[in-house]
Amino acid sequence: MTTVLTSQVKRLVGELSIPGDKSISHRSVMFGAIAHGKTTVSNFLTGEDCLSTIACFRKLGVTIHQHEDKVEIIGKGFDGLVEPTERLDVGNSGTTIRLMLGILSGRPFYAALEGDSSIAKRPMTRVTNPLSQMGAVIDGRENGKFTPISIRGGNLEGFTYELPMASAQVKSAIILAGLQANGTTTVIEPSKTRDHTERMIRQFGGEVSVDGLKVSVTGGQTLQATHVHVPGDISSAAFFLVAGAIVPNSEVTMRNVGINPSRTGIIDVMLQMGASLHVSEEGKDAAEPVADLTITTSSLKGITIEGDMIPRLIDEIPIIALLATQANGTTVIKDAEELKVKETNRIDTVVNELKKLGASIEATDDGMIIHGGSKLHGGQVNSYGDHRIGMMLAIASLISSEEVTLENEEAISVSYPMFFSHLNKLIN
Ligand SMILES: O=C(O)C1=C[C@@H](OP(=O)(O)O)[C@@H](O)[C@H](O)C1
Ligand SMILES: C=C(OP(=O)(O)O)C(=O)O
Repeated sequence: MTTVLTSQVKRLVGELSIPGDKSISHRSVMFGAIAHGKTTVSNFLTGEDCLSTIACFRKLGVTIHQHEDKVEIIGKGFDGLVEPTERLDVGNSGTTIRLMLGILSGRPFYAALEGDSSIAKRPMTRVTNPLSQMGAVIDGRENGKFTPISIRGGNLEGFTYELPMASAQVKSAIILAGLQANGTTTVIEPSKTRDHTERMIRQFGGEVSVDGLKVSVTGGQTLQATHVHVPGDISSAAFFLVAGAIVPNSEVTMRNVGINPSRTGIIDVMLQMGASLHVSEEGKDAAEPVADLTITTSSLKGITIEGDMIPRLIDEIPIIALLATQANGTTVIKDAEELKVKETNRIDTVVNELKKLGASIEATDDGMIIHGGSKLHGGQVNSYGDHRIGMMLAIASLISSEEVTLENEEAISVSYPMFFSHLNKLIN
C-alpha cells in the first residue's frame, strides 16, 4: 500500500503511552509456554511479530487466550509442547524463529519452520550451528543456511560457546536450549546485548548466572508461571524522541518506557548530541526498569557511534541516521555490520531512502557517514517491507518541505500498529 505522509509539520505536542516492548512480549509467551501454570501478561504488544509467536505456540499445543494487550498462557513445561501437525509460520519475525529453535532443539519431535520473503534471506546458521553442536538435528535450504528449516530435537549436552557476533537472539536460543540440556551451558558474548531472557528466567523462578559477558544456565530447571507487565518499547519511543528533537517547537512526553541499560543507547547518544531529553519518574516494572521520557526541540551536533554502544541501539540506527541529518557536523556510525541482516539490509535502505529526500549520507562497510544540516525535500520512498524504515521515513516527512509518499507502509504494524494514530495525536 502507498500512503501520502504528513509533511511541513509546525510542532509536535502531547503525551503518549508507548505500546509494549516487542522483545519482552515475545519472551512472555515463550516463557509462559515452557513454565508450569497460568501466566498472565499485560501491556502485551499486539504487533504482527508477537502475534506470530502466539500462533506458533498454539500450534505446539499451548492454550493461549489473547484479548487486545492481555494474554493468558497455560504452560505445561517443556514436556507439554507437542509435535505440530502444520508448519510453524514466523511471519517477519527473526526473534520468533531463532528463540523458538532454541526451545525446539530439546524437544523429541519434528517441526518445520518458515516465514516471509524477508525471513527467507536472514542467516540461520548462527543459531542452527550451536544448537546442532548441542545435539539437535537441523536442516534447511542451502545446507541449513536459510528457511524453510526443519528440526528434530533431542537429548542436548551443555557446552560453552563463544558468540561470533553480538546477538541477543543467538544468546537467547542457546540459553533456552541450555535449560533443557545435561549439565551447564555457557554463552560468552563479544559485547553485552539485551538481557531480557536472563531477567525472565529469574522472574519465572529459575536460575541463571551472569558474570560480565558470561551467561550460564543449568539444565533440568522447572519454571513457574507468573505475571508479566510489559514495559513500553524504547525502540518504538525512539521514533517520537527523534521527532520531538527535530520538529521545531516540540515537546513530547512518553510514559512507562523500558529503560533496561542494555537498550538505552538511544538516550545516551541523543544526550551526547545535545538533545534536550529528560528522564523522570523512574520505577521498576517487575523485572525491568521503566521511566517517563520528555523530549523538547534543540540544536544537535554530530558524533561517532561505535563499539559496545552498537548492540545497545541496534534497532534505533535508522532513526538515529535521520536525527544526524539535522545535526551540525558529521555523524559516523561504525561496527554495525549486523544491520545488513535485519528485515532489510538497513545500511543500504537507510542510505538510499534518505538520499531520495535530499540527505547527505553515504554507506560504509560497517555503517554510514551522515553529514548534518540537510534540508529535506519531498519524494517517493519505500519501506521495502521493513517496519523501522517505514517509521523513520514517516518521521522524516514531518520536516520535509514537500509531499512524501511511502510505499509498503503496512510493514509498520509488525512492531507498532498504532504508530500513525499516535503521530496524529501529537500533530493536532
Ligand atoms: O533478542 C531480541 O529480542 C532482539 C535482538 C536483536 O537482534 P539480534 O540478536 O539479531 O541482534 C534485535 O535487532 C531484534 O529486534 C530483537
Ligand atoms: C530486527 C528486528 O526484529 P527481528 O529480528 O525480530 O525480526 C527489529 O525489530 O528491528
